Amino acid sequence: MIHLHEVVKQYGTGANQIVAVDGVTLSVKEGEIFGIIGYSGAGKSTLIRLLNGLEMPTVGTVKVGGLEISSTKGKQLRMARQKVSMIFQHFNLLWSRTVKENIAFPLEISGVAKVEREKKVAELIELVGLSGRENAYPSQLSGGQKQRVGIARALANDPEVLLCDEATSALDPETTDAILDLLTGINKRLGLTIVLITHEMHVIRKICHRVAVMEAGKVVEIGDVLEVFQMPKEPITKRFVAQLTEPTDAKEAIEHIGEAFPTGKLVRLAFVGERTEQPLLASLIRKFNIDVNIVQGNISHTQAGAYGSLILQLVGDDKIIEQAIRYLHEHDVQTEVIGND
Ligand SMILES: Nc1ncnc2c1ncn2[C@@H]1O[C@H](COP(=O)(O)OP(=O)(O)OP(=O)(O)O)[C@@H](O)[C@H]1O
Repeated sequence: MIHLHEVVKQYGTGANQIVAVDGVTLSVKEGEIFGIIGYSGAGKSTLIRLLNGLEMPTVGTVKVGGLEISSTKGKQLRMARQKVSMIFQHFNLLWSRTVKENIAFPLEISGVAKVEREKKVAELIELVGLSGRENAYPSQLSGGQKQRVGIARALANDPEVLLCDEATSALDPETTDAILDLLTGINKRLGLTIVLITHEMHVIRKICHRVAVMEAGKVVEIGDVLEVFQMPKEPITKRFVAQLTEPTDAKEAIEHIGEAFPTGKLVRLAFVGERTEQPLLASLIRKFNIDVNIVQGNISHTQAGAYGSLILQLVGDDKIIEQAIRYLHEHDVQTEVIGND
């Protein structure tokens, strides 16, 4: 559905030159929810704006649904933008228009007749869960309701791709989850391709099928969300994954247990899917003559299944600990020794 080939976006010239996107090649499949994560200044906004022609690449090509956006201009580009719509962090609603007038706006622009327009607006209001709020003004709505209006408006012209620019960053955690559930439902129901940018790993975990990690304009890591969670390769990806799998108190717990039990090995286990439900720990203790202390653990759910992370202290004979770690490997559990001797 979307193909970027060696895309560079440069702003300014000479000493003021900034390379915001630096040689990005990636594809997004039809019907996929694709997340782009990175810290502030990584180039995410620039990249997403290249997908609807709000920015044109300095070098490289951007293709969406067979059309080369990067060489399209004028009326053809305006038509293409109807197929690639966008929602924003601060909603960008028209404050003097009601909910239904905001949603009708893109339909008016594309010349849809009044009767048809009203029918479509009513369907969209139902779809995003705003029934009863049709005549409210944006100032009378909560943040979550405003974003629902933004989503309905973005869907008005039946787009093929929905771009989400930090769409939940201004919302509280509960409202964020409700909006992410709405986007997942729309993706399933309408088969819409969704590309979102975020700096929150929670958003990636909850709704994305695949993820690209951006740093200094480059995509440094890309893959299925579950795979990236299980085996992050780049240091920046490890930091993002740790946002979810290792709460801040885990570091303290590791230090504490390290002091209390200076022997043995601290091992981080990462396991996916059915493995999260197997009593592997019980069989580890039964099978090997070692002490096992649980330092920290959690299970997260992604679109592709469950992902578990567990930090253990294994105390006992070195050779037996090595055998125990091998046993975990044989049961498809990723292990990493993170502390002690
Ligand atoms: N129109 C512009 N003119 C000049 N520089 C720009 C412009 N837009 C972005 N940049 C620069 O390009 C780099 C990437 O910015 P971009 O906004 O794409 O990153 P980001 O990952 O989306 O960060 P944020 O979340 O803070 O928006 C930054 O150094 C930024 O200052």
